[in-house]
Amino acid sequence: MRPDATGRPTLACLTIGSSDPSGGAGIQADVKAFSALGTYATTVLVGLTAQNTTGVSRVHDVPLPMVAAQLDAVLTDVAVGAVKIGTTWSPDVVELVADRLSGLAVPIVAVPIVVDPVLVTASGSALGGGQEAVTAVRRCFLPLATVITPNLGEAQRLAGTPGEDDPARIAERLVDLGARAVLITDARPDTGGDWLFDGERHHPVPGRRHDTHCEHGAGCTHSSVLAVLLARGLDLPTAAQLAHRVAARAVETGHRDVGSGRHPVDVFAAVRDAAVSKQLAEHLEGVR
Ligand SMILES: Nc1ncnc2c1ncn2[C@@H]1O[C@H](COP(=O)(O)OP(=O)(O)O)[C@@H](O)[C@H]1O
Ligand SMILES: Cc1ncc(COP(=O)(O)O)c(N)n1
Repeated sequence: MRPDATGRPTLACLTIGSSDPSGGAGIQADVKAFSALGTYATTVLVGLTAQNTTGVSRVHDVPLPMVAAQLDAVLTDVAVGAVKIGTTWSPDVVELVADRLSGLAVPIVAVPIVVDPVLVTASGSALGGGQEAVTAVRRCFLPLATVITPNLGEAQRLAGTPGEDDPARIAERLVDLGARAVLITDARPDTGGDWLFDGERHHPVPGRRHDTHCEHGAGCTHSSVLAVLLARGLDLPTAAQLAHRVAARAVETGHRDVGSGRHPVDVFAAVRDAAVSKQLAEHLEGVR
C-alpha cells in the first residue's frame, strides 16, 4: 500500500447512505469528513434526496440490485478500515447492508461500523422512513454496529421511550435491545454535549452549544469522524470526545453564507483550527 503524507498506509473508509445535493449532509458530508482527516473515501449510495438547508422535498430509492452491486464492487476490491452507515430509510436496504457486512472476509469486530440512524434532519424533515424502517434498524443494525450515534430524538424513537429525557436510561434501553455501544449526540439540549454508554460504563462527553445555526451535516460529520478515529485504533471514549470536538468546531466555523436555513458545517475549517488539529495530532501520532 502507498503510504500517505504521514507515512501511514492509505486508510480507506466506506460510507453507505444517501445524497444531499446541497452538499452539507449525507454522503457529501461524509466524503468531506473522511477527506479532511486524510482518509480515502468510498461510497455506496442507497438513495437520493432533493433537499437544501431549509428541508427535504423528495426522496428516491436506488434500486436494491444496484445497492447490492455497489456493495460488492467496493467490498470485493477495497480493504475498508471502517464503515459508516447513514440514511437508509428502506427496510430492504437495511437488511441487505447488514447481510453484506456480516459476510465481510475480515472479521467484523476488526472493522468498526458506526451507524448514524438518521430519522430527522437538522432542518426538521423526517428522513428515516416509517416504523418498519425503525424496526429493521433495531433488528439488523443494533447488533452489527460497533456504536450507534442517534441524536436524542432518534434515540428515544429507537428505544421506544418517547417521554424519557435521561440519556443514560435511553442508552441502557438500547443496549438491552441489542446495541453494543450508544453515543447519543446533543444529548442535553440545554447545555450541549453528547453521552456515551459503552455497554458497561457511562461516559458523558461535555460540550458547549454554538449558536451559529450551522448544524446542517453536524451528525453526518460527527459519525464519519468517529469511524475514522476508531479505524485509527483510538478507544471509544477518546474517539467520542474528539469526534464531538471536531463536529462542534465545524458548527462554530460553519458556512453561514450558504443557504437560508440551517447552514452547513465546515469540517475543513474545523480540522484547520490550531487547537483541534493539535489535539488530533496528539492522539493520532504513532497509531495506525
Ligand atoms: N449547536 C451546536 N454547537 C456545538 N456542537 C453541536 C451543535 N449541534 C450539534 N453539535 C455536535 O455535533 C455532533 C452531531 O450532533 P447532532 O446535531 O445531534 O447530530 P444530528 O445531526 O444527527 O442531529 C455532536 O457531537 C453534537 O454535540
Ligand atoms: C441524505 C442525508 N443524510 C443525512 C442527513 C442528516 O443530516 P445531519 O447531519 O444534519 O443530521 C441529511 N440531511 N441528508
